[in-house]
This record gives sequence, C-alpha cells and structure tokens, in this order.
Amino acid sequence: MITVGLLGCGNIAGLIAAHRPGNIRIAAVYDRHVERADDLAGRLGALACHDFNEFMAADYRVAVEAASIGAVVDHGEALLDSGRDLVCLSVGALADTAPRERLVAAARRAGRVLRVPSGALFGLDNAKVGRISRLTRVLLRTTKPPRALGLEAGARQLLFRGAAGECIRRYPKNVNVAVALSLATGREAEVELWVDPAVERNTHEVVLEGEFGAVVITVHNLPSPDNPATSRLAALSVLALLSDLDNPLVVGT
Ligand SMILES: NC(=O)C1=CN([C@@H]2O[C@H](COP(=O)(O)OP(=O)(O)OC[C@H]3O[C@@H](n4cnc5c(N)ncnc54)[C@H](OP(=O)(O)O)[C@@H]3O)[C@@H](O)[C@H]2O)C=CC1
Ligand SMILES: O=C([O-])CC(=O)C(=O)O
Repeated sequence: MITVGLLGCGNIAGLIAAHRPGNIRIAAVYDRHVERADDLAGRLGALACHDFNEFMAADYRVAVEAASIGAVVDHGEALLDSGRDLVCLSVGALADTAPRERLVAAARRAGRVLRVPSGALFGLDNAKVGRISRLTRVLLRTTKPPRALGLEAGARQLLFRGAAGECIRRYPKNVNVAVALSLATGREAEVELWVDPAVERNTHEVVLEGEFGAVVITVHNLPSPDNPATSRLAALSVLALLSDLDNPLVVGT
C-alpha cells in the first residue's frame, strides 16, 4: 500500500481521489482553503490538515504537490527533508537553477526522490534520450481554449513564443509541461503558446529532432471538470506514477 499526502485540494487532487486504485491510500490532505481540505478529506476518510505543520506531522510516505509553484518553493524542501518522496506537478518551480538545486540537494540529503510526472504530456519517457544523445530541436506548441487563460479571443492567437523558462514566468498555471520537457531532455524547450476559440481540448504538440531521428507527438487533452487550464491526464499520470512505486515490473524509460 502506498500512502499519500496531498498538498493542494483542487482539480487535480479531486481527480486523483476519484480515480485512485486500490493500492493507493490518501492518508492526509492540506490546502490553504480549510474547507477544501475538509471536503476532500471527508470524501476519502483522510486526515484534513488545517496548516502545513499538521501536514508535516501526518503519516504518509509520498507527498503529492498539486497546488502551485509557490507551494513547491515554500514547502518542497521540508517535505523532502522529512524523508518523503515528493511528486511535483507545479514543475515551473524547477525552472530556475537555484531553487531546483535546493530541492535536489534536499532529496539527496534525505535519500529521497523528487519526481516530475509526465503530467499533461505523452513522450517524456524517450525524450530523456536527449541527455544521452544530442537533440537539435525541442519544441512544445501548446494550444488551449481562450477561457483556459481567462481570455476572450475571436480567432487563433499566438500569446508567446520563446524559451520555456520565460513562458512559465508569464503563464505559471499553463505551461508546467514546458519545464517538464526541458528537464526530461536536458535542453530548454522552445515554446509556442496559442489560444484558439475553435479548440475544446488542451493540445500539446511535442517536436523533437536529434541524432535519434525525429518525432512529433500531439496530445488532445480533455480539460478537468473545474479548471479548463488543467488537463485530466495530469492527474491520471500521477496515479500511474504512484502505482509503479511498488511495482516489480516497470514499463517505460
Ligand atoms: N505538470 C503538469 O502537467 C500540470 C501541472 N499543473 C499544475 O498543477 C497545480 C494544481 O493544478 P489544479 O489542481 O488544476 O489547481 P487548482 O487551482 O484547482 O487547485 C490547487 C489548490 O491548491 C491551493 N494552493 C495553492 N498554493 C497553495 C499553498 N502554497 N499552500 C496550500 N494550498 C495551496 C489552491 O488555493 P488557491 O485557489 O488559493 O490558489 C487550490 O485550492 C497547478 O500549479 C497547475 O498549474 C496543472 C496541469 C498539468
Ligand atoms: O494541463 C495542461 O494541459 C498543461 C498545464 O496546464 C500545465 O502544464 O501547466
């Protein structure tokens, strides 16, 4: 049984709770909105933590962050130092070298692992070959419905073109996947972020070229129930990651 503490009780946490398989028990949940923690804990039979100290004192093996970049910056190190693995969805927290190195150092100190799930993308598994064999192009082209960014747009519109690190600074709730792709490949991704009133799904196109050849992967993600910016796949991917932790047969690089 894998026991989990959920940091953040929003969309992703709700989907994780709804789809968790039998080998995963959510023992504790924490959100800065006490009522969200109480509600989710009530549905799960978990401990509702009303502040971070309570969450730290609770009994679970893996912390899953589904909150915000700020939550990772504020709490990631303490969670790792307490001897838990940390699964981090707000991957934007790892975009800059200094905070990333602090978290990696904490994981190393504690002998634990900071895990970045594939989240809303497919293809991060073999994208990791970029750290072994040179990639000449790493591009993420993301298209979301305008409402996912709180915008109105009458036509397809390019919001941003440039480096992943700059894109996540400008759109911290929409392109965590760009940072995940950069970390997987070892090369900062170029990003195009589009809004398009003609799309219903959050669409991510990953383009990789290098010594291995070339690949284009397009994911058409259904949005989560209450947050159009967040794809359902991100929550499911965390459950797949957690399920593998005790699995004697692990598939995928
Ligand atoms: N890696 C990936 O592929 C993906 C990553 N994400 C990221 O995952 C995270 C969760 O997404 P989602 O579930 O949709 O978000 P939601 O906004 O639905 O839920 C997050 C919850 O966490 C709370 N929260 C935020 N910061 C803190 C904190 N410091 N301490 C305690 N509680 C906090 C929020 O409160 P409040 O409302 O006040 O902020 C909110 O209740 C986001 O950062 C999102 O950008 C999303 C999709 C894909
Ligand atoms: O859920 C998605 O499609 C991607 C997303 O919001 C993110 O990476 O922050």
